[in-house]
Amino acid sequence: MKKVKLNNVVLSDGSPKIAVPIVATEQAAIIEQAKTVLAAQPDVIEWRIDFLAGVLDPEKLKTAALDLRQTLGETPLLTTFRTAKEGGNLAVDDETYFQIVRLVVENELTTAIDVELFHPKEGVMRIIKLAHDHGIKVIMSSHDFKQTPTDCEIYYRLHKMADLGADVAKIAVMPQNPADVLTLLSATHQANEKLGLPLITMAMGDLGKVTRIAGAVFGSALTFGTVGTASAPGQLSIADLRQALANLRI
Ligand SMILES: O=C1C[C@@](O)(C(=O)O)C[C@@H](O)[C@@H]1O
Repeated sequence: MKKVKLNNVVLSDGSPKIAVPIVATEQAAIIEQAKTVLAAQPDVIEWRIDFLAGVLDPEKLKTAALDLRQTLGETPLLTTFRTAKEGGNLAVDDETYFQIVRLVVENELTTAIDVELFHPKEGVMRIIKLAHDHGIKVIMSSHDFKQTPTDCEIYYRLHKMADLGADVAKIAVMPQNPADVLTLLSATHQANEKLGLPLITMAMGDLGKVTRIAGAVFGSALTFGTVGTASAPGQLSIADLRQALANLRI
């Protein structure tokens, strides 16, 4: 299993890591939220830039990013632009999506960058190379907010991310019944046995909460928890997550 380091945080070292999202819309509020989140000592902080008002203005994005990085110090930053069709806040075309992600990468504004799998392959490959040239880790992602794909399809997507050169492969699905939760966990287990890179997987909503707590048993290296506002349905507070992980001794 490849170990992936985000600053001093090692993914897949046997203990699950916790990431907390920042979803504020203005720079001042983002910094405030960052300070509150930092006090809870998560392993990773995710900045959901699709929530930033004026994110399409490069100067606005750069200024906020520099301010946030300074606030975070050594805490690893995962920067994510989640498009509307994957459950995010803003609908943009592929070109705009790549422009935003490129800006973050070229200016080295982050420790890791989220790259959605479902964009044109050429562009995805170019971004991955660019990120690696700048020493930035790539967490590739796929989100299904309506349903849970088959275990073959989940495995296929994770495999494709690995093939494209992702450092970490991530998938979030929406379960409709308990069998869907098992499907996500089973595909995670298979991928963890075979793919050799850290995985982040979860089923969303109330039904999926068990995967946010026990995902590590099946091979998920990181779980998303909240300090304040959630960025996806079913996220637990960081305090509840810590307690649950401690009870499971994972
Ligand atoms: O990819 C993910 C996972 C997530 O969707 C979740 O379900 O916890 C939350 C998002 O903020 C993050 O980018």
